[in-house]
Amino acid sequence: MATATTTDSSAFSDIRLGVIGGTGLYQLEGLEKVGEVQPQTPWGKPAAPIMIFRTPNGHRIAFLARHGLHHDYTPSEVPYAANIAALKSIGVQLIVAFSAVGSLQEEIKPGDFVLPSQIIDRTKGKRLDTFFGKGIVAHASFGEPFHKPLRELIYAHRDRVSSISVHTEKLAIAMEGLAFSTRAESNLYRSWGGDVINMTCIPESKLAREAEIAYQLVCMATDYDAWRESEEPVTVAEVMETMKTNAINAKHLLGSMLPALESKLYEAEDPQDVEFTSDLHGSMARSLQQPKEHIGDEPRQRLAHLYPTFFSH
Ligand SMILES: CSC[C@H]1O[C@H](OP(=O)(O)O)[C@H](O)[C@@H]1O
Ligand SMILES: Nc1ncnc2[nH]cnc12
Repeated sequence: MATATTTDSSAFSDIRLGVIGGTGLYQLEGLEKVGEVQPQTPWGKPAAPIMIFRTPNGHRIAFLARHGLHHDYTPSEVPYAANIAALKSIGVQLIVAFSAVGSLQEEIKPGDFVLPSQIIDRTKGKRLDTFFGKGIVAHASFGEPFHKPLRELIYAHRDRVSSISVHTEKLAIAMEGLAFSTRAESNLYRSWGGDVINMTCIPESKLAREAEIAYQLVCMATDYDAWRESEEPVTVAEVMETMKTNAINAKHLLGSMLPALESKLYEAEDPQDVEFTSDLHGSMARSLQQPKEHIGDEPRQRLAHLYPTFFSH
């Protein structure tokens, strides 16, 4: 059962845009909060109540703190599947996900923002990274792990944070943690062409793809990880210090692109008619490996939570 609080009865209708905040970004400031909800999903409850905000244009958008409001979950423990399923269940079609990352390249300075286009997965199989299995098999297309039109839209609004550089089309390494990388690992990732490193973009991006949600990670560089011989390896104190200004820039970037995102997402009366995310609509039905008639009741009910019409025709 969902736990919901609201001061506005229409707070939960027509929410299409979702924002995920990571380390150092636990709320959205400057917008009017109209309610919150923490829906139960077949994968449990999300890490925190999803906060619903009304934009100046009158649309409702959702915000979720990935690790919980007080950073309660480690990157390995974050309930990623519940987070994504809960956002999907309230109507979210597109997610802008913020993440604090280490820089693996000299030209990406702490404070810079990075829009990756690719990921190398160095997580260690500890995390649930699919909604499928247990009687239902589907292989999502993940060659392009992020949503290119969304990435281009975000990049087009980089002028609002002109005091920093915004880098695009970069390679993110997703590591397991909890400890940061050794110098040798950091150098290995550099030799692979890695540009930034974090601990959360797998499985979050993969689950968003399975949920047919357009997803782009906005990385905020906080440190130079461990590869630079001239510097001490990264510490949490360094990350949190840089995040103070990064959080302000995140707010500016989001504020500047919000009207463009709203016009892409909210102009169509029927959410199913949103052109910007139409490449994803129905993509998992096409990724199904089995004939539908061989799928049992439990997986049907579980997946109906994500795709309400999947089994109805
Ligand atoms: C405290 S630094 C390591 C931590 O920061 C990043 O979190 P998030 O991606 O949620 O912003 C990184 O992925 C690690 O979880
Ligand atoms: N150096 C680093 N490694 C992994 N995740 C990070 N998040 C911020 N800095 C990081």
